[in-house]
Amino acid sequence: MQIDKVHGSENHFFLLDQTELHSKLNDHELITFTTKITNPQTGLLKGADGVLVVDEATHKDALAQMRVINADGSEASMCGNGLRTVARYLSQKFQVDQFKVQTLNADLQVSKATPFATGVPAFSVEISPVSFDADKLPFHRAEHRQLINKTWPELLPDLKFTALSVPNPHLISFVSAEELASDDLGTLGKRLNAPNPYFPDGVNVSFAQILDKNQLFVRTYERGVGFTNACGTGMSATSLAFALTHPQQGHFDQEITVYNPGGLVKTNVHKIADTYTIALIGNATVTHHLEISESDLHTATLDHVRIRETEEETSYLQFVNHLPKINDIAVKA
Ligand SMILES: N[C@H](CCC[C@H](N)C(=O)O)C(=O)O
Repeated sequence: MQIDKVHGSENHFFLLDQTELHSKLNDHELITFTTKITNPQTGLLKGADGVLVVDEATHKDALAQMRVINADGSEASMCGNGLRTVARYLSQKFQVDQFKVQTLNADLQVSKATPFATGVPAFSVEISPVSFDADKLPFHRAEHRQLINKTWPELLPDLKFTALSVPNPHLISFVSAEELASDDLGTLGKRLNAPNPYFPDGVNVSFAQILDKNQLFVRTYERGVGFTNACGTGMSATSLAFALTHPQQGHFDQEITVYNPGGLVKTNVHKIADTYTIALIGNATVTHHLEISESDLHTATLDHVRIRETEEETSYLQFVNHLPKINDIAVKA
């Protein structure tokens, strides 16, 4: 049985297509396998940020289903960087370039995009549904049903925050380069993903620096993982917050370039009546193919895995090395 190591903007995952198995892993086995293989000490290839699980779709208009298991074993409703890699996997498996993938809360449109560079295939994925409603995130703040560009002194007194779900939960602040590089993001991310009175289910926290018209740098502390090189839903949610709270600089229906420690993605935010949708376009890179027996999958035994590296990381790094140097935020290995 083959599983792949993949990434979107160096947000790394193992991709497991359960439809290829004689017997699927049950949820307990999936969580055990994920927490072991993604851990830099117990796992493979320096670990990863989670496992993407492909299953048969139960909705007729979807080609397949994607589930997202974070490195800590928690399940998320969506993963933007991961969905691009699953879209590529399914596109190659079924020889189709445009289709829908069923996720926990929605069947999302995906399509093959123009490669970002030679050897850097790219896909476009729909990020929705979007909600600003406190109940949907959820977040608790006495006087607020929605939080759009408001101070929240109990979190960080000098910043303004926007909270939205896409549909996983995101808390976003537009900050200076100094603030972006400070310890504040990690401290706040840890605090809101431990038991706290504000975000009972935890939250992905992003700090964004506005570089120019339709240009951002976004750094994210992810729920269930910690710092990652990029968070696709985080960059998408931040792009929408950008257009809403800084309309002179972030524009609807125009391509926004979002740099991150692992590279860059493009986003396009749309408002139709009172509904928002976001397109996330970025690389879908396969760095390794791993051969593991089905029984070893079920028991999370990693001692007999055969690993083959592809040429794609070399191509991706050549692409990233040509990007403008924006700051010294290090890429997480
Ligand atoms: N940690 C996220 C799931 C992964 C999202 C991220 N990797 C992305 O690319 O969107 C959560 O628990 O909501």
